[in-house]
Amino acid sequence: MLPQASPAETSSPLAFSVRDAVVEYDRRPVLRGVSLDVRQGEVVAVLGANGSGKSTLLRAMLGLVPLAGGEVSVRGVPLRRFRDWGRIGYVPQRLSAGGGVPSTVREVVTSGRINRLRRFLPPSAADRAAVDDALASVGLGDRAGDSVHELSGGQQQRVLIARALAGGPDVFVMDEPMAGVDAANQQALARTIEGLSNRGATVVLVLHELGPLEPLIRRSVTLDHGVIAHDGAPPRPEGDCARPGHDHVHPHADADRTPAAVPVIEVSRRD
Ligand SMILES: Nc1ncnc2c1ncn2[C@@H]1O[C@H](COP(=O)(O)OP(=O)(O)OP(=O)(O)O)[C@@H](O)[C@H]1O
Repeated sequence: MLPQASPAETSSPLAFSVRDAVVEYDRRPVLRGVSLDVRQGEVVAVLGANGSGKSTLLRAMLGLVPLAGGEVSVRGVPLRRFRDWGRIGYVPQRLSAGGGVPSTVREVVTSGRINRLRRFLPPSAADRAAVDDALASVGLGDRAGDSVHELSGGQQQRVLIARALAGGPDVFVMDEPMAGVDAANQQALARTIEGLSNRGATVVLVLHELGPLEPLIRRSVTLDHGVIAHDGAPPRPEGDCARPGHDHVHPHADADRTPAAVPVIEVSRRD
């Protein structure tokens, strides 16, 4: 049975409000009038075919691409006036920070605390602890000193997730966080995201399939050529996954959701 939205979720304040958003690239509309409310504490999967506009929607929600029409508010504040970016953790699709400049895994993850670091001072013990926790939660505790450019694509993806975790935000916007990540680390990431959700975080994430996050996802939004084709309960598993007694590689809803091995990442509640 699909999990039902709790009453708290339906009445909690808005994390994002998107109204009739239009985004164009070279005058070609890519988002064509998208409206979407995401409440604090919700976990929302954004689904859709390649090129349907999923990344563009996330980027529009964060003001990373200009709107040709419509408006976006973050936590009730119009995007142009929103300043509280320390509360938002963004995981882009690919590592671009650093470019050709050699950066260690620890440096990239520490940059996620940019809003908390004391200016001109080295990271505090609390900063280092947050970075260590974030690295441990993505299984990269032993790679802290390595150059990010030596890592595989999936490992770089986990660095980006750790960077978002390290800042201790309470809203996460993740663009295909599972892409290129192997099955074991997908499971670990799913438990981390579940832990964030259990502590009240809002999570909006692009997925190609629900995979190990399936038990957590109550709502999915499917884009089709830049419009919302579905907003509601996620698609039910089909094919092999629908078979009774099928050989799942992901945890069921009734599985233990808080394995001791998953470090606790603090989600600040500042309401
Ligand atoms: N910076 C850009 N300049 C021009 N066109 C772009 C740009 N970014 C995206 N597009 C185009 O906009 C459309 C939507 O792209 P977007 O990346 O949002 O889709 P997506 O659903 O996230 O796709 P995917 O699943 O492949 O990541 C695509 O046709 C893409 O080629």
